[in-house]
Formats: sequence, C-alpha cells, structure tokens
Amino acid sequence: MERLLEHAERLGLGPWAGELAALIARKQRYIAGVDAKARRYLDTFASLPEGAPASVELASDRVRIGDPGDLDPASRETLRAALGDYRPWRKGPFALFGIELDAEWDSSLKWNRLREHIAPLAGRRVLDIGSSNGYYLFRMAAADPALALGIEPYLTNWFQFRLLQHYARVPQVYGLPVRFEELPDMAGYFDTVFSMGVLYHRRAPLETLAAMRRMLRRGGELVLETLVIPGEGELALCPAERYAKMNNVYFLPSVPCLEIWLRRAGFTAIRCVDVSRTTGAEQRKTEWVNTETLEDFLDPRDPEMTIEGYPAPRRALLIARNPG
Ligand SMILES: Nc1ncnc2c1ncn2[C@@H]1O[C@H](C[S@+](CC[C@H]([NH3+])C(=O)[O-])CC(=O)[O-])[C@@H](O)[C@H]1O
Repeated sequence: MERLLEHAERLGLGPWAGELAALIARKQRYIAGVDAKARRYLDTFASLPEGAPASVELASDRVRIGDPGDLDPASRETLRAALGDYRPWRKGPFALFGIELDAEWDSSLKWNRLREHIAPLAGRRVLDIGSSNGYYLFRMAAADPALALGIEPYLTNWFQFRLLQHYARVPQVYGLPVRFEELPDMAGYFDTVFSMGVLYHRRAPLETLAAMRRMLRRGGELVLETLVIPGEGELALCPAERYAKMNNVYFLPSVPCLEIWLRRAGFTAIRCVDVSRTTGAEQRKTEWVNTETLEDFLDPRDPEMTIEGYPAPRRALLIARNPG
C-alpha cells in the first residue's frame, strides 16, 4: 500500500496523494486492529518464508512466480500452509515456486475473451475495480502499463494479492483493500477502467457507471463485464432475494438494456464483444476452494436455471469510451 505513495510523484498522483495517504492509514489501522480474521492473515503473512523468484511469467494463462528450485522444500511447505490459510482461492491459475494454485475460476478464459478487443495497455494508467487476488493485474502488467492499480475490499482476496505480489514484485502493480466508493475522486486520471463481475453487486448501476466514467480521461476506455439475462428486450431482472445463492445481486440487464445504461451514463462507442454462458470448465471446485461452486448454484434438474429459477449465469463483455 505504502509503495503507491512512495511513487505518487512519478505516477502523477499529486492532487490525490493526501487523500490516498489518509485512506491507506485508515485501512492499515482497521486491518491491524479491528478485524480478527485480518489479524490472523497478518500473522500468516509474517510467517512467509524468504524467497526470491528467479523469474516471473505474466504472459501465460497460468501466472508463474518462481520455480520449485527457487525455494527449499521446508520453505515450500510453510508457503503451502500459508496459501491454505488464505483459502478460498477464487481466481487463478497461478504457480508459486512450483505450487500449482488452481483456483475456483479459470480466469484465463475471460482474459482470452477480452484481450484482443481492448486498447493496448502499454503506457496506460489502469484501474481494476474488484481486482480480487490480482490475477488480471498481473496479466495486464505483461503489456507494460504505466500503472495497474487494483482495488479489492474483501480481505481474503486482498491478502492473496499481497502474498503473490510480495514474491512477484511487479513494479507497475499496486493493490488497495478499498471499495470503489472509497477512492478519492480521481477525475480524468485513468486511461482504462476495468469493472468485471462487480456491477451486479451495485444497487444503483447507472450511478456507478457514471462514477467510473468520471475516473476516465477523455477518450479513455471502460471494460465492463457483468451478468446478463438472455433476450433482446430492454429489460433488467431484479432478483427477489438471491441469485445463484448470492444475496447481494441487484440488477441483471439484457445486453440491449446494458447498452442503454452505458449510453445514459455518458459513454459512446459501445461494443458488446462477447456473451458467454458460465460453464463448469470456467468455475469449479478445486483443492484450493472450500466453498460451494457453480454446480451447487444451478437447478439439478435443469442446468439452464439457477436454483432460484432464474436464467443460469451468462456474462457479457462490453467496451465503451468516455467522450470527455
Ligand atoms: N464496491 C466495490 N468496490 C470494489 N470491489 C468490489 C466492490 N464490491 C465487491 N467488490 C469485489 O469485486 C469482486 C467481484 S468478483 C470479480 C473479480 C474479478 N474482477 C473477475 O472479473 O474475475 C465476482 C466474480 O466472481 O465475477 C470481489 O472480489 C468483491 O470483493
């Protein structure tokens, strides 16, 4: 976290450095003091073995940090226990000093669906909202952005990121354990904003889209991925209680409805580049996941429906521009 402030000048964060410093100090106090799970995570972090990877490979589907030979066997076992303490691993896959972390989601599939469609990230300032353990931040870093900043409020995910970056030390990559709403108003700062898997968690999606647009410079790009419903009607589903057992899902639009939301939030050049049904190849249980997964969320008699009777998860990927 502090690294971001150390580099504030180079990163052009000057106008927001004070607010970011206050936010970071607040989060540090919270993590160290209030939250029992976070204190355990801190203890686990302190137990991590020393080690420096001889090489890091960010451009492959499995992000590889070091090789088995970079760490002695006893240290590898200590590391494996730490990784176990930080379960569930939702996003991946990673290989950390030869330990293969097959996460619940094979996130390479989404990255490969979008990579050809986005503006090249070289030299850009990128914000990833809901960055989880940073899988996409690491993949972005392979394209040499000026900055890849992830924000992820859920501490288990953020500690996973912290652990991975502790070893990977990718210079452009930073992560803060904060919600989007907590970030200072960094109007016009970012060249690309990623919002993947987050919009359906928002109660006021149009306002969230407008807030994302504010963060973009004129001509900047939004990469939006969210759950959608099938059909051409300009309609959105609002689940009565839960959707796929999640109690924090508010709106699932059709693709035409999502395009209208983007237009009404001020975006132009709106393109839907992919719609995919989520399958068991993309989201499944692995040894690093100690919770339910996709197959538990679907109707056992009809996999086209969720357990609540809604259309099964499908996700659309849209790209849009901030005209300024
Ligand atoms: N207000 C918020 N601000 C920032 N993050 C949030 C907020 N609310 C929830 N999150 C975080 O957004 C992430 C949503 S997962 C997508 C991960 C990745 N992007 C992916 O596309 O695989 C959902 C999925 O599995 O698709 C979680 O890590 C939340 O903690």
